[in-house]
Amino acid sequence: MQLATAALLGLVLVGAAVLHFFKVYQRLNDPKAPPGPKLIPYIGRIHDLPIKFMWLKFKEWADMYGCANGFYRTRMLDAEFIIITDEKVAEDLLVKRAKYNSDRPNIQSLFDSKSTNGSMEYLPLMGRNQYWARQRKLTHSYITEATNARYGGVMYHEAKRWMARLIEDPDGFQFSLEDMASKVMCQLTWDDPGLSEYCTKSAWGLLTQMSPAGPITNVLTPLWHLPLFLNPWKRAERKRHDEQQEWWMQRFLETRSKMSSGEMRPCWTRQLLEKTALRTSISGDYEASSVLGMLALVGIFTVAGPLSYWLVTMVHHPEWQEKVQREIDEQCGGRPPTLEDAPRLPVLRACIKETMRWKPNVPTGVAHETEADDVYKGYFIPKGTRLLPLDWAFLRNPVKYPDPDSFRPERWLEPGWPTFQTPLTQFPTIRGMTSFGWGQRQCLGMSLTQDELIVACGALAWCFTLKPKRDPATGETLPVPLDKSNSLLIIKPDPFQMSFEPRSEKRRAEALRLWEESDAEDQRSRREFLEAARARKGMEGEAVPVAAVIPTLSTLQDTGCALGAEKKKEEFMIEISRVSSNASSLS
Ligand code: HEM
Repeated sequence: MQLATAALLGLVLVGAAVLHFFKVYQRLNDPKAPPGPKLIPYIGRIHDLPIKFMWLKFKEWADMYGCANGFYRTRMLDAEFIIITDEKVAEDLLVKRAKYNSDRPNIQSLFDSKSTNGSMEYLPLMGRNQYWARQRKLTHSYITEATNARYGGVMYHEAKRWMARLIEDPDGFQFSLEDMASKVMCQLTWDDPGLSEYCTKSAWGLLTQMSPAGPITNVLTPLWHLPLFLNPWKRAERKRHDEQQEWWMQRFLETRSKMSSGEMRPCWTRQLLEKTALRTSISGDYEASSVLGMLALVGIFTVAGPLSYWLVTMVHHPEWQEKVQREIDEQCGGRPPTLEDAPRLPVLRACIKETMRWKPNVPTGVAHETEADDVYKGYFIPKGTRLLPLDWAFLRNPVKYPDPDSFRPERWLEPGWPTFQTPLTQFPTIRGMTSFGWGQRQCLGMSLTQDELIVACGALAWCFTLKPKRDPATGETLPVPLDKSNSLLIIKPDPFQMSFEPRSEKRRAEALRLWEESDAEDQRSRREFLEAARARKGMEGEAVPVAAVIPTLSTLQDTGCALGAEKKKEEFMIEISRVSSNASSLS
């Protein structure tokens, strides 16, 4: 080929590419599309959306493009986003049009995150499918029953343990705080607070894996498709996933085994095996162990987040800390608050709610995905669009929340503020806050969160004055930063130091005594339960009937999980034989 011909061909190709780029640019930035930052072909806005503090950039765009409509559009690679910045729009799209706006987007770095192929593992991430429907129903009923039963006293017990740990090891507060939240969930799920450390680690693994700020494959999604030998992300995820599932299954089988000898106290897993198994549509042990394992996990960092921010807030606002302490001293007769006291503690509830507004721990919100084309306010929203209710924008709305960047609990307590509501025995409540999401996917843990925060924040205020810490070497006050956190989907403040000063020697001694008493009572009740079970067995040779949740054939055919349908099927076959032999040995 002559040089001139080659040059001409090159020029034509470059020209065609430029033309194509220009056409795509025009199509993407169609003036009839919802407003938003200009989109670049193939990458959208991935180049200037930071992974760290993503919600701040989303808010910046909200102020530029979202004011008129309460939403704007953007794009990351091939994923189309509507960022919702106004509560009314969230109500329209996510509640009134929930029927086709309640699916979830795929999370690339998890195998079958939506359970489209039947993995049935992560309820909050599932698409709007049969597994989601039945697991949501079951989870809702278990949490509601536990709430009505005041969690069997678990929260009081764990709050007392936490106070004692804070007295003995105040510098380990970040660990003991998360451990407290984890112990509550492990106790409710498997009646075993000793599982908390592993459970927290496991929750952290999943949280990291599912967050945009986690593995790079969540943002540069094509990398996920590299062959396994070139793909460290997929290999790491397979290991994490398999370990987590195995651990969930072990907990489940252990519970069943203890039940067979009558040695299992009440908990959600026993409840499922004992009662619900006979009338639930949960397909088998694999699904049962997953729904329970996920339930234990989801209540750890969600609750630990606001609790951590409570510490930060109280250190920065000693005037409100004093008000909370005074209220508790006046209303609770010298003891830490219980849930029965809650109606008489509006200042405590206002400070909790304002902490969650001021420092939300899911600031980006959780995306829904549309299942049908739609037109809203004259704009076309195609099927498959991700609808992101930007909680940071809702909670910084200056009309609803005047002086939005300041911590102002009085906005919940005094007439004249737009958010003031009566009766104060009931309001403020965190139930129904935008932070818990919308419509059919709204959070199932609102009451549990509210109750745990009342008990734990109340116990803290009863026992300690929270203060900044002084550097022992220089005597200088150590900073407690307000704006340093990670950027995962559920955030928490970066490590910091602070001081937990018992309010008096008497309070300190009383807190230790309360824990000793509660611990002794817990041990006594566990011992007596075991002794009674063993005596019953010795006397009667009794075997307690335990329902086996046996996977059905249709479930097996359903389980073409991305991990490999064959592997999954093999696991189920092993499980079936194990379950069948367990069941027959009991009958
Ligand atoms: C401050 C604490 C919490 C916050 C801010 C929070 C926030 C959220 C959000 C934003 C969603 C998604 C809602 C949507 O898609 O519209 C969600 C879903 C969910 N939450 Fe929470 N949550 C918290 C605590 C809890 C707790 C303690 C539990 C359980 C013990 C829990 C269980 C769930 C479940 C099961 C879902 C999935 C619902 C579904 O997909 O249908 N959450 N939560």
